Amino acid sequence: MYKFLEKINNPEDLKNLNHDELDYLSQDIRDYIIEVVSKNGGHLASNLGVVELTLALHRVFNSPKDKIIWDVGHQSYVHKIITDRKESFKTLRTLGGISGFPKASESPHDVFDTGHSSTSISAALGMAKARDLKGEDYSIVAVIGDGSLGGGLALEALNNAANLNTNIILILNDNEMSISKNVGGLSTYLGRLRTGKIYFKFKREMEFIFNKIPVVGKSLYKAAYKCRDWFKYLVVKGIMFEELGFKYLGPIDGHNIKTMERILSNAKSYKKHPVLIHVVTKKGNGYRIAEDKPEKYHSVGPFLVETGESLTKSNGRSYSSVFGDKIAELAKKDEKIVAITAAMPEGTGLNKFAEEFKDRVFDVGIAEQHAVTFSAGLAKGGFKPIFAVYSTFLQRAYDQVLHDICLQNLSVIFAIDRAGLVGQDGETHQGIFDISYLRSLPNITLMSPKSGKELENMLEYALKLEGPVAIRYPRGEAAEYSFEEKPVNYGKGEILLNGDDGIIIAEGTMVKRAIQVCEALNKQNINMTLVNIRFIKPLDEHLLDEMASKAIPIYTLEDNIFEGGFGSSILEYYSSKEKDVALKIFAHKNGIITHGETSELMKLEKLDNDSICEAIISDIRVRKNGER
Ligand SMILES: Cc1ncc(C[n+]2csc(CCOP(=O)(O)OP(=O)(O)O)c2C)c(N)n1
Ligand SMILES: CC(=O)[C@@H](O)[C@H](O)COP(=O)(O)O
Ligand SMILES: [Mg+2]
Repeated sequence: MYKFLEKINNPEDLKNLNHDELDYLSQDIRDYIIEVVSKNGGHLASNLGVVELTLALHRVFNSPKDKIIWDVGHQSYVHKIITDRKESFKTLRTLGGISGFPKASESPHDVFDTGHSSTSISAALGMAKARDLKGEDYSIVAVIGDGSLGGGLALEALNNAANLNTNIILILNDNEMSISKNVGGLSTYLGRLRTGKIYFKFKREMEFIFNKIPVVGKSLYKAAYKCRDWFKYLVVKGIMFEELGFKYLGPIDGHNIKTMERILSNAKSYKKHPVLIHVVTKKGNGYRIAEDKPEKYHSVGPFLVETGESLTKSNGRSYSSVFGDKIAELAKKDEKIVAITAAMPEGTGLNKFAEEFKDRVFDVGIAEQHAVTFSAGLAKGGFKPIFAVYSTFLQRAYDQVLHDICLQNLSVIFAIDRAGLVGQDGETHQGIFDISYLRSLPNITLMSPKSGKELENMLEYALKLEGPVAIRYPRGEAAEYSFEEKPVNYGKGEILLNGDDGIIIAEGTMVKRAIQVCEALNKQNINMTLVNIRFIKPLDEHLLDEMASKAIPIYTLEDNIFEGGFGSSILEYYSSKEKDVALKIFAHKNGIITHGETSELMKLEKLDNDSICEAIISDIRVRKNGER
């Protein structure tokens, strides 16, 4: 079916094809990616945009001797397909299958693991210096998108590159998009380079100056104009990068393999300083539906190829949309509410707020550190900032949360989406650390809702509190319950079930699971008390004392890492009060959790209903038989 792709197993095979054949191969690769992603889900638009670029790179460079580093790595599918993983690509993002991101454990062609943005230039520079120090000779290429180039880490690396006296080849893949439209001054600058506006402004100014010179002015201008390519390429284009010590080449058409091969080969000749090649591509290229809506097809679940229609069945609203709708509603009543996103307006559900309150939402680009301190500034200025951010990306801004917000007790709300397991994105994206990294910070209040309704109540409540507040909630559909939801009270949990055989204390998303576990245990004549903790910090000490006084085993359930997590905080509390409790923590034991369906991963982690039930039954039986 894929006539040209059939001939390709590794990058060497590419070198036997002529440029017409490469065009057919590009089409095959696009069709194959669309086929697999439409079944498994994944990052579609970015990969369709880099087909020709990836082929050109692998024809000019000799991977794995030459190293290719993919920033974020969500666009590495073409690279995977042509580097020994054509067949296994069908298992993309499934449990035991290949990852959606580069993984050194998968192939020697994946030289640096990525997932979070803006790391590639630093990694490339470090690897280049290591190469130089060892006296080795090969090329190091980093491929970074225009969105990721604006990330602080990338800018720090660009700044450092000039001093290192080494060569890397930086491919700037400019498609004018982050997940949404790219934002910021750098993006505007790239736009001017793409359209030649800087050159034309320069040309107009030269014309004006020369025309002022009497007699010879016109002829001088004509002579200068004849040298326009010289002006264009050496003086004006990419001047910012040139001033930073890079040799700038481009902009070039990132869908023209021949042109790219020429420029890439040229770039190889620079040995002592870094080269930046500005490549212009189209996100979603070749699949009209993704070209028209690249933000929608950036990261997709299974879909129908003919129409692009999503095949994911959803019965209710996601936590992200509950959040987005609620803050849009609250913002109508309170003009001090402002929202911040670090390049994730769609994913976090902020679009609705953005449509209604254009001036009160700030997309700062992929800049989580800046987003946090920017929020601090807004709070200082009397506003009520809500920073909507994925759990995994807030890791970037740990010091800013502490130094700029918590120490100053500023009233900033962190709406922490994708807390807990996220599934198919795998180890770089699981949001399993936030309880551990946040609960130790001074002044912060940390909440975790059991349902969409409780998230709404918590948001409303958080706006009335002084000081930093974080609310963590998971990816996917918001839980709903038939029973009435009680109002939120500061530092107070709630008892949902009463039983005498044991106590489950659960946080957030684990409450629903705990209810199911209690129902299953009930069928075995084991009656549990169930507490929804609501506040991870401060803990409901009164309730915890009451639970300890029952002198029955306590089980804590959380979608977070064991170390320093929620269960750990309860242990700390009981230990500080010298209470002798029998406590077992159900949490992720493993900090590296692979990709797959969340339900499969929960099983692996022994946090699925059956595993929890079994563990509780055997624990209670052992204790009842006096074998404690
Ligand atoms: C630190 C961090 N923040 C946010 C993200 C989410 N994210 C993944 S890809 C992406 C957009 C990247 O844009 P660009 O680099 O231009 O690549 P493109 O998708 O356009 O190919 C974002 C915001 C991330 N991976 N890492
Ligand atoms: C690569 C990346 O970091 C994002 O594209 C992320 O995969 C999006 O995740 P969601 O699909 O959960 O919004
Ligand atoms: Mg981009």
